[in-house]
Amino acid sequence: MQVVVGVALCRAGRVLAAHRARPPVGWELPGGKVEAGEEPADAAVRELREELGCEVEVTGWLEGAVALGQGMELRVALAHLVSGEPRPLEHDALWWVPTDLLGRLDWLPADVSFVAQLG
Ligand SMILES: Nc1nc2c([nH]c(=O)n2[C@H]2C[C@H](O)[C@@H](COP(=O)(O)OP(=O)(O)OP(=O)(O)O)O2)c(=O)[nH]1
Repeated sequence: MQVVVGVALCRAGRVLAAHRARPPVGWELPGGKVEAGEEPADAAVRELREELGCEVEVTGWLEGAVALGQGMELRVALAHLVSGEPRPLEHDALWWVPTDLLGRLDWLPADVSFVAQLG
């Protein structure tokens, strides 16, 4: 099974949502595929460095894993910012969403059960 890690990057009561510029288009938790031999938490740190140009630390994981089809499943890490300010290097928008507004976004379907755990 190919694991995809999404990252719920949290700061001051907000979570960073990223809008995908390429299909599937929608709001997601930034992240990507875990590489062979890589720990999921290391993949989370690497993907955010590549996609957002910042350094993060993983502090835990949300409950569950959601099948994405095509042999992939999504898991979601909790993280905070260590250095740098996220920039949309691969997305078309970023938004620090207050936790009480998370339900208003048009999340990718696989993300909904994870976003519901944030609050
Ligand atoms: N990163 C991320 N991907 C998600 C989320 N929800 C969701 O359904 N996906 C899907 C979209 C993609 O089909 C897949 C992740 O692939 P990706 O293309 O972002 O990963 P990547 O950067 O490692 O991939 P690539 O360079 O090999 O194409 O998972 C999410 O919250 N975060």
